[in-house]
Amino acid sequence: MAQYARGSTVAVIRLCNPPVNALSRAVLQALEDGLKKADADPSVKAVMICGENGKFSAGADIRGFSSPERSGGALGPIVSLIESSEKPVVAAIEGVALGGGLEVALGCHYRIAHMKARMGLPEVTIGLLPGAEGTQRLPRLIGVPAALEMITTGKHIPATEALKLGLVDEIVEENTIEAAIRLANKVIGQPLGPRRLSLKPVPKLPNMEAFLDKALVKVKKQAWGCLAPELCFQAVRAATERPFAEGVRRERELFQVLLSSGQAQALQYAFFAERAVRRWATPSGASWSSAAPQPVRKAAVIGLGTMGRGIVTCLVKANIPLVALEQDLENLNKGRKAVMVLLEREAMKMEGGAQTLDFHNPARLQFTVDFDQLRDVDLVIEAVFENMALKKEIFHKLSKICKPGALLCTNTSALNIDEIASATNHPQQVIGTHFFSPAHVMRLLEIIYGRHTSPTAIATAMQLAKALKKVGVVVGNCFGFVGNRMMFPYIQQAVFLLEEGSRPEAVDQVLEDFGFKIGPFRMSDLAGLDVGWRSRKDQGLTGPSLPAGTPARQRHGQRYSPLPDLLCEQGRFGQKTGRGWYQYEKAGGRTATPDPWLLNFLSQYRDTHGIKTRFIDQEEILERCLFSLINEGFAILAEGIASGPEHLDVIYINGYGWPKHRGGPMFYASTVGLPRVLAKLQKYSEAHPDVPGLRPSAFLKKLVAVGNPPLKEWMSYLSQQSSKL
Ligand SMILES: CCCCCCCCCCCCC/C=C/C(=O)SCCNC(=O)CCNC(=O)[C@H](O)C(C)(C)COP(=O)(O)OP(=O)(O)OC[C@H]1O[C@@H](n2cnc3c(N)ncnc32)[C@H](O)[C@@H]1OP(=O)(O)O
Repeated sequence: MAQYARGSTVAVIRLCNPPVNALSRAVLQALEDGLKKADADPSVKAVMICGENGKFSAGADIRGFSSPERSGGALGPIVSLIESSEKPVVAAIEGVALGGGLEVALGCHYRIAHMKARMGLPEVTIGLLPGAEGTQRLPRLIGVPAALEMITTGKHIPATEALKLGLVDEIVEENTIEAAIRLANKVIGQPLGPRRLSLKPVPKLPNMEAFLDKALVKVKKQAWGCLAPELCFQAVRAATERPFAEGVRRERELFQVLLSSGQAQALQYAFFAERAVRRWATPSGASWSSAAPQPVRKAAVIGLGTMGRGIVTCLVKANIPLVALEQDLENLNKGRKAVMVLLEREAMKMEGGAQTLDFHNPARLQFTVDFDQLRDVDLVIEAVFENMALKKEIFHKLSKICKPGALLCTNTSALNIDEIASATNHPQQVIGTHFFSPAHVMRLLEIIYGRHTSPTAIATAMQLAKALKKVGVVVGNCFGFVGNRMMFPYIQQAVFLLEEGSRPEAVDQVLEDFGFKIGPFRMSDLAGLDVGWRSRKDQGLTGPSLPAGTPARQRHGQRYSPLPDLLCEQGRFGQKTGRGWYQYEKAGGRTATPDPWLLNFLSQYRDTHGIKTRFIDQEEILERCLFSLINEGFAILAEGIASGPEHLDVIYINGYGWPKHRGGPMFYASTVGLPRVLAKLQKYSEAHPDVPGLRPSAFLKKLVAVGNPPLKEWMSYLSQQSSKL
């Protein structure tokens, strides 16, 4: 709701809907009532609108968009009501003014903001556009280029930038409310016409058409299949071409298109899923509500390879004092140089911002080869390469050297956390922290608890994720954890499709058209084919430990494709060697082009193994890759490795390039319909009975049998039925 209070001349309307004063139906009604009350009271000469608890408003209540009585519709007329008031209305912006919150402020005649406030129109990030006349008022206030940038990217801008753009009239360091009341008193009686944005023309550009055409190309390029940025653009273009009222009509039409699009629903689901995973729980009953994190005053990173360098960079950016350790001076110096390059780059990006990076001070970032320097750290992140024996040796050492309460994290993408923990005297303090490369860029942190990991350790790792500005997702211990375990069947299907007749570029194209930034073969080339090869050799699937006489295309009675191994045997490791599934301009090159050698190689391979080449259509490519990945997701949920489908979706969106506007793999499955996913898996499984990844999981079958319930109910069926699965 909103509280109304009357001072001697200025009426105060305070938006109240904790925690972020989202504009629910009740808030909007109270705002409208307050405005009408102020208008009717002759002793009120001006109005000030602010938000409770130091936050103006985070915009429309996002949950309202998916409720049967959608709440957004009433906001535009209220913004108009504010603007048409005959008494000056001042917005006092503290904390955030986002989306509908900023649109309310744009209806006000004056805007005053606190230094630390942030403003933005982030509707595009939840699949919408600023549908309360914001696409028409903002360009009139700050010009088309700046408005377009804010509306099509959704970025939040600090008050200082808002002042430069002319979005606010004044910024203050002290009490914003008092300053706003002073301003309101000062402007009483001044003409309001020039302050009404709907009456202003959109500032002209000498080359508006050319500017807009160029901007549209950029918007489309960045949108990557997402509808909202382009429709945001169209709404702003309408502001440049039509009078205000007609622009508003166009904005409403476009808003309706987005509101009813599946993309908006997917993006709003993703917004809440990211917040839901913060409330972690484990099958043993530990949870966020009862576990408290321990403070991390000093940390250490072991290993300064690619991952270690990125992790050091994240910790320095989070302002955590740090010891970086390597095994010898040569590697230490190499690592230190690379870390410094990364940190210099980060410092440049932050230049002019409020924060600076303090990385030349040895008290904050120390490089060493001496394990003894780790005695006083609160947390260690081991980031050496994926070798169990090496990791165990390091953890054994850590267990002796580190202080008793120190949290011992291992950065691994697949190895068994319990086995690593078995090398220490404190297995309750051992936890997996799976960073994604480049670690200082990627938002995901998969946090893996082992059999003995304490709730405090999980809470501390989650707190660390927050400090590093990452999305932490707590999952159980199994080979590949959640992300990579779901990735295995996806990659496997992609390779099987090549065996059967497809080409890398055809498979990649289908998945890139779906919305992945990069298809499976381009991704494998980027990551390096040798990584998987080493792992398969360690598992005895290929290489010298493979028993003589093992059939080339079978392992443990299941279908196996030796194609990736054969490529590695030819020295084709991907981008790093200039050849992989594609060819590149040089070793380390980035431009993938189809390689005639590979086509020839595939054709010979099929001849050797008696495989009849067939045409594989786009539907089959998409379904076999995605449904096998989703199928593994259902198995993961049934085993209790993740506590809900949101966890899997957040992992895929933030760590694996899954298109956010499709909401994550499990959300996508719910939109396709579980009966269809099941029927297709059954069909493909019958055609490929030796591929376990295509055999529908018991949990998926169960959900279809109980009538395809909505995603948020899935887990309830699991707890009732798990004994039967
Ligand atoms: C048929 C009818 C239609 C008619 C159509 C015709 C006309 C159409 C007119 C429609 C007009 C509508 C136009 C307006 C649209 C909007 O305003 S959309 C919303 C835009 N705002 C946002 O996207 C902001 C989202 N929030 C954030 O970015 C962050 O939450 C924050 C505000 C920056 C705060 O961050 P932080 O401090 O990290 O806290 P969080 O954990 O993220 O959030 C705290 C809790 O608050 C919940 N929450 C946040 N914002 C909203 C919101 N806008 N609505 C609902 N809930 C919100 C968040 O989920 C957290 O809660 P928990 O999940 O319970 O933890």
